[in-house]
Amino acid sequence: MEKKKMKLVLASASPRRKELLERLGLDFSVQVSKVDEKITCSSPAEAVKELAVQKAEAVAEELCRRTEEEVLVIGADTVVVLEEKILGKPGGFEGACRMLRELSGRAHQVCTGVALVRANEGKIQETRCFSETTEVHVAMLSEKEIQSYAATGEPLDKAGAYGIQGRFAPYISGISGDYYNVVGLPLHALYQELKKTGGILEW
Ligand SMILES: Cc1cn([C@H]2C[C@H](O)[C@@H](COP(=O)(O)OP(=O)(O)OP(=O)(O)O)O2)c(=O)[nH]c1=O
Repeated sequence: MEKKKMKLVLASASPRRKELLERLGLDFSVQVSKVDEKITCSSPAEAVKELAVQKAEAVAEELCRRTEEEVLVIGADTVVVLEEKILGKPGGFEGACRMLRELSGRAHQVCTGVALVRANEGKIQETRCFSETTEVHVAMLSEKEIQSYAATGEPLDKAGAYGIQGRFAPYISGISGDYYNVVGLPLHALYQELKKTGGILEW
């Protein structure tokens, strides 16, 4: 019997997430969700899962109305957690400097929630989600280092106002956990989840 193929869709505007998913060697398309993100959960791990589900379900609902094919939609959300306080995107130069001052010389967690939503025959059939946490240690930063990094513009679209994969790399003194989770997608955990989904991985 011929194996049924599922269409894989990444519900994300993040160029990093697209690059990371490409590393699994899968065919997929990208569709950005227009959802109004709302957090009702207080714990960071629950909040990121909630947001990931909102993004993936919004895209899945739209797609399954338009196509006969079975789809699997992946959504994700990343936050930085500093002593239980959630840091999202900084919203400007001053906000970025404030966040970087808070992160300087300390360890924090980066938490990414991932949702996998399967849909066909015009409706969502199954939603699964999980979260992954990585600990990141940031070296002591001088005010000059903070301001010149913030001025690169790199912090603006990133949770916690930094990108481990970019110009902030020299200030990372250590990490514990999945590096790719910090960039926006926990690749190993996602691969394990995809293996449980028939019709996606061919190997
Ligand atoms: C901490 C950290 C975050 N980030 C990024 C990952 C995410 O793209 C972003 C957090 O914002 P998110 O809201 O998780 O994602 P997004 O708005 O970029 O994309 P979408 O919601 O459409 O999927 O911060 C890095 O690229 N490097 C880092 O070191």
